[in-house]
Amino acid sequence: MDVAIKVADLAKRYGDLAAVDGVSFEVKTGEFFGILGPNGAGKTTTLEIVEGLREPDSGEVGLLGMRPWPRNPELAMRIGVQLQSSAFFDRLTAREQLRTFAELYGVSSARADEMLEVVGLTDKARTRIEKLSGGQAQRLSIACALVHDPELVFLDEPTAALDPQARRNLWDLLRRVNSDGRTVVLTTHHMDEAESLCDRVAIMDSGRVLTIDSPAKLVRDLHAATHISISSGFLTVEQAAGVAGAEAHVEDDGLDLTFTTHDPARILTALAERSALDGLRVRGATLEDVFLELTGREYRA
Ligand SMILES: Nc1ncnc2c1ncn2[C@@H]1O[C@H](COP(=O)(O)OP(=O)(O)OP(=O)(O)O)[C@@H](O)[C@H]1O
Repeated sequence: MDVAIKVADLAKRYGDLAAVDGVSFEVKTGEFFGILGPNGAGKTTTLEIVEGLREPDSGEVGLLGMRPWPRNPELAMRIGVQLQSSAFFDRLTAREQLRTFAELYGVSSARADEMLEVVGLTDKARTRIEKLSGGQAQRLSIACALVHDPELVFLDEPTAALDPQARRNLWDLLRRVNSDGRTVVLTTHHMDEAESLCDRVAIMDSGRVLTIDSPAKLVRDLHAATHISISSGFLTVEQAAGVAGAEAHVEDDGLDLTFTTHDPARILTALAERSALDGLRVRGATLEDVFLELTGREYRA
């Protein structure tokens, strides 16, 4: 597979602060790649350097085989950068906004209207920007980033400040953007977003990349225990301990009886044999557990 982005040993300081501190990664063509980390981790600074909006102090960036800095007009036609909705032009409707972007790229207004349809905003075509909901404004900014049909698109916290339903809708849109064959690079501080969307994620903290892999592989490599809960009252703790055997840990908080185990299949089979599956919940490790393992501290977005 081709490499769309190659970043080697990138560094950027703001005074005493190493905002980006030796970051390296590669993004493959067609990949959905996430840069994940808490506030201040250095995600936006990294992304802006890769996009060619910011000059690094040191390190190398190859973007579609070219250098993004100093500004490279050839790249501008091939990449899409999602701007914050605050970067919209004042007092224009959604359609005018998108047609203006289209014109800047030398793209037809028919294509702009088609993009409005793709992001589900045709019925808001005549609505002024300031009247759009947060989710609608985010979708419009994605349409603006895609209007010239770039092969690679950058999204910085695309679902920030959206309610859960609007986030899910946007996820569906982003999956389509990627399955159309585009490379997508997104930053997020939402673990679930990275887990749900990304083929691979780079987990960043304090300007550094801690690890890079697919979310599933990162979680699997933890070899973390699985938590199996059933409603309290169906088994006593003694009976549960009998089911669990020596390997698992049992706890009853009056609401749930929870087994912590590395052998979930055996516990689930034993519970099924005793018809003790009421209120069953099974929780495996998540990327939050990966972060905890890597940094020794709880993840706080
Ligand atoms: N222009 C700037 N001048 C000084 N410090 C900056 C500047 N831009 C960012 N920083 C600092 O660099 C660090 C990394 O910021 P950055 O925005 O890249 O992080 P982030 O992971 O994107 O965080 P967030 O999710 O909050 O945007 C932060 O401590 C931030 O305060």
